Amino acid sequence: MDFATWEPIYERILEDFGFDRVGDEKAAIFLSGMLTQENTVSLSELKAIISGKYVLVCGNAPGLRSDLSEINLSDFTVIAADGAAAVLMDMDIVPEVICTDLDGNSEADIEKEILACQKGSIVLIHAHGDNIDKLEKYVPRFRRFIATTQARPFDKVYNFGGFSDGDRCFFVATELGAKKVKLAGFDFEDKDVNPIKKKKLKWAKKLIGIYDF
Ligand SMILES: Nc1ncnc2c1ncn2[C@@H]1O[C@H](COP(=O)(O)OP(=O)(O)OP(=O)(O)O)[C@@H](O)[C@H]1O
Ligand SMILES: Nc1nc2c(c(=O)[nH]1)N=C(CO)CN2
Ligand SMILES: [Mg+2]
Repeated sequence: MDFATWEPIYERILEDFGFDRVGDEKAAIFLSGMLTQENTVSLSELKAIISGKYVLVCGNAPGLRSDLSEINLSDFTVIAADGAAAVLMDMDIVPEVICTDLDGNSEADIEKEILACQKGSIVLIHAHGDNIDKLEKYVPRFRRFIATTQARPFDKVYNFGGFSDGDRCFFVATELGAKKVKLAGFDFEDKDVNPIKKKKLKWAKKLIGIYDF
């Protein structure tokens, strides 16, 4: 989604959560400053594993494992949303791509993302106004990554559209030309989540619904 289309949606999301755009912009600049020639994954490398492929986007709903048991993973490029990467790693599955803002459910989850990166996952690290501390602490431990923002993209900081980790995975797949996108581990109506997560899931449902899949 180009930024002109995304921007009014982004403004509505900021308003709904009471988040601050300036904070997001500062975080994006901070993350951009951590990119080097050695640690930057190119867009063409990411595109090569998504374009024209069947893509499975994994969210971290409680049903993820059960959904995966019914899917032949070798048919898909697997993209994991933050905490879902840890679930996959625990099943000895290294996702091809991970979208994370590094605020997964525990430090152990982040360690599993770092391990996945060492084993070849392309990690899209997302900067926003509430994760600068996490960026500072963990980004140096990722061998290679792609930087993303929800604000205006610049230089090598990309915005494919989407807000929370799960819907950003979906937008990455769609924007980079996946042949078809399937979801696993998504329960938008989950009652066992806190109010903020509930709101994020409401937006995720709406954002993913923009595309007909
Ligand atoms: N019922 C659900 N509970 C949690 N996550 C879900 C659910 N259904 C779908 N998801 C998707 O899984 C993604 C990863 O969830 P997880 O809770 O592991 O990470 P998170 O880092 O806390 O998420 P976020 O930072 O996006 O709020 C979410 O961004 C969401 O889009
Ligand atoms: N400013 C801000 N932006 C976000 C946040 C957050 O907590 N604050 N959480 C996200 C992932 O769910 C996505 N974007
Ligand atoms: Mg997260």
